[in-house]
Amino acid sequence: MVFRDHFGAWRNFPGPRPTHWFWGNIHEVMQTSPQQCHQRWLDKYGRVVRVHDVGGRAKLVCSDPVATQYLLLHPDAFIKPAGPNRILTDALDKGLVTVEGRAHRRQRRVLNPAFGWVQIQGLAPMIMDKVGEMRDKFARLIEEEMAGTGRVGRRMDVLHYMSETALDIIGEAGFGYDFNAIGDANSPLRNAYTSAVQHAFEFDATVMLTVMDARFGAIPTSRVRNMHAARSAAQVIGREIVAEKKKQVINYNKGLDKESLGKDVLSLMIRANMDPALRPDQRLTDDEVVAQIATVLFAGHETTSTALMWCLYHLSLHQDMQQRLRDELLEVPDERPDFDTLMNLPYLDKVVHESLRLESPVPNISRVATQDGVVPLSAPVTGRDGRPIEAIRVRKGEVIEVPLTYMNTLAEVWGPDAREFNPDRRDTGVPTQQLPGVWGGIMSFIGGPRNCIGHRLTILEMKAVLFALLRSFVFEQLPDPPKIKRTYMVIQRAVVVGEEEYGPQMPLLVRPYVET
Ligand code: HEM
Repeated sequence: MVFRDHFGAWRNFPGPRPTHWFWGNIHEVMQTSPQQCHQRWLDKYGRVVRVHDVGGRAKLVCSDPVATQYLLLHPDAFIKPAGPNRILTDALDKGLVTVEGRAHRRQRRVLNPAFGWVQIQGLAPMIMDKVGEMRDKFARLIEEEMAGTGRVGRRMDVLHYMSETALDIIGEAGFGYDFNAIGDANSPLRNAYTSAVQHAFEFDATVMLTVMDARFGAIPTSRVRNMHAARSAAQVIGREIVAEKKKQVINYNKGLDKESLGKDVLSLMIRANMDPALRPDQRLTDDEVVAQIATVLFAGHETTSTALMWCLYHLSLHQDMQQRLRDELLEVPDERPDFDTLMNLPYLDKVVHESLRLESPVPNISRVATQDGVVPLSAPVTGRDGRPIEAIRVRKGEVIEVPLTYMNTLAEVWGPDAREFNPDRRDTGVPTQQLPGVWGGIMSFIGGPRNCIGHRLTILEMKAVLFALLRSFVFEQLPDPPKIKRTYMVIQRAVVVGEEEYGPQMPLLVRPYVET
């Protein structure tokens, strides 16, 4: 298997030599980050490059907008690679993130109505309450630190606090469940779910073998057994939540209780699933409904907290922009603005967009061809032999990776300063080309029928958190700023160089804002 593709597939596409006989170029990715590797490879070799995956298999990294759009618009011809999907299915079960084909279409149809703007708007009051709790917690912690010490603020790992906030919001928004992470509560669902995901990505011999070939996932190592046990524990709690919600929906539909029905995704989804207009074969089974709980937690928790972490990081590096944003937010007379007010603040919108563009929490996605075919390119790329390659010929089983962050930072689309944080950039005539992303012309939520269903919730959540925190606090670099390194495990987060053993973190100095 190791050299199966080495001399075959796509050999005329330019690209780097493998840096390891077994890990191929993934060795480099593990030592740095996908974002850095994509920049190195694609800046040097062009829009489409051939690299070596684990086991020596060739794969393409493709930043061509037309080719990418083609992949995203043909989700049956280009599906998620079986190995990583097997690992996720083992941890989360068969929810929207992991299913393919007809099952995906069926699930998406039932879930879609719960994620529209109208439904997200209904969650705004709950989100404002949660971000208010977080603001009060920040105030308490900072006051404690400053009391009698003469300190001006507190060193805070903003990733940790954004993670608590995002968990509480996704619990309430997703299934009306209060994790109370901000209140430091212990929750059995949180423990079971966290344990399932941690075991899923624990580094043992079988995890990389499973990435290569999904069949290795069947080996019952202790990682796999622990993951299954944690998943079962999460499912037991999930079934109780679903049973309770079902009761509420039935009572609501019978007109017995119009008050208790939640505005959360799960309640709306269960209602949509009971719609008499749906044929039996279009409905989700109870197990599929339960699977959406872990799915929404997985897809909507670390992604959003990571996005907020990067946003606060960039604002800490650009105090002028942070103050400009604060000035805009302080002009709002209400501590708890409504949805429309929040969504219509122009500089807040620019900052959120710019931050999601520059620091896509999910830096890349991959797709594998289910059949032979031809993927069009916006323009030919030059092959190793100097001849133009007009289109990508794919064979069943071949993998193409889409470098989302790289596409978000293409100079020809976003201007010469595309790799810098500049919230005003869209006032300067960019983007010059449309990328196939579902939101804001960026790739962070991808596009096509498998676009991120939670993108609207994310935008609202980010705006609400920034609103609450920036009106009260200043986020600065620490006096002796630690060196930040990007780290990757599905999501791109930050670690402090020399403190890698503590895992992802983003320490900043947070001090109270005093108007001068
Ligand atoms: C900054 C925040 C977020 C980012 C960057 C993000 C990014 C993404 C990306 C890139 C995908 C496509 C993955 C692939 O197909 O390979 C995706 C899918 C998905 N996301 Fe998000 N996401 C975010 C927040 C959320 C939230 C808050 C939720 C849920 C409430 C959510 C739920 C989902 C689901 C269910 C899918 C699968 C959709 C499908 O396949 O039909 N995401 N997300």
